[in-house]
Amino acid sequence: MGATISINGITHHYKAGADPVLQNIENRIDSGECVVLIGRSGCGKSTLLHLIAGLLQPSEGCVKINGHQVVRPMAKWNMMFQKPSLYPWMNVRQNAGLGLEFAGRPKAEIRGRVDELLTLVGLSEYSDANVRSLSGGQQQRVALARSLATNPEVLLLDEPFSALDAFTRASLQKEVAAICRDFGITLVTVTHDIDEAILMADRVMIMNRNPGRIEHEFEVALDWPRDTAGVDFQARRRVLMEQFERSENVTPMGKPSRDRVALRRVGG
Ligand SMILES: Nc1ncnc2c1ncn2[C@@H]1O[C@H](COP(=O)(O)OP(=O)(O)OP(=O)(O)O)[C@@H](O)[C@H]1O
Repeated sequence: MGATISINGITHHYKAGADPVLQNIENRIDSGECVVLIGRSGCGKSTLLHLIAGLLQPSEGCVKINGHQVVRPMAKWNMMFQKPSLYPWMNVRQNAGLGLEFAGRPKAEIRGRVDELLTLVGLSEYSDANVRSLSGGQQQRVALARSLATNPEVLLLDEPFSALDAFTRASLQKEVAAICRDFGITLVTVTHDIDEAILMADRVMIMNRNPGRIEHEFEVALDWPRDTAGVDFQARRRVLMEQFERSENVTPMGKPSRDRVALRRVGG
């Protein structure tokens, strides 16, 4: 089951008196929705993700998940980073079961759940391997299994695939989005990759900087699975690129605009 995220009037300064990194962000992400954040470097995407994860507290406003104010990180809302941060002295199974171990779950339960998840992420043959012997993509799959083990309601991904080769990246983008849809997990992903945004998102938020804000958003409205070479996919890609480029020339404003109608028209 997923969870609803409400972002209520968030403004954030890293230093008192400095210009805000994020200003007056207001949004709602529905349970089970997949949202992708894109925007130029430094517009505050990671900061917003850290605020949702409870790794940072906003200077003003608050984030609520299922109506509960986020004041610290929780296993129910799990964050994955570009580097999978695995423990090199542990094998795949031990790394994947770490969250359950911390939660004090019984050994037999951990073993069963980890076996299930390693199969889901395609690593069942590697359960006894040391994580140092795995490729970058396989290590990211271990991190994914570890994140899923605690049945998260929300998965927050900060450019998790950017260090991977194109082939591995493409399969993980599809698989993670499909897993989240199957389990109804709410997914928020930060990326610089326009194709990744259209491949994974129900809704894309385009952020702008100085101060960081959501400038524009649109619903992708494409069926699953998505084909990057398809005509509709390419049409949406063009619209997103245009919006992205246009957002650079926009002066700060209040409410983001939505582009569902325009996309529908382009897609026929
Ligand atoms: N810990 C910090 N202390 C002070 N300033 C910070 C800190 N972290 C980020 N910033 C500043 O906040 C702004 C937004 O940074 P953030 O990393 O959220 O942007 P981003 O959109 O994720 O960037 P990128 O796409 O390059 O990863 C930047 O100007 C950055 O320098």
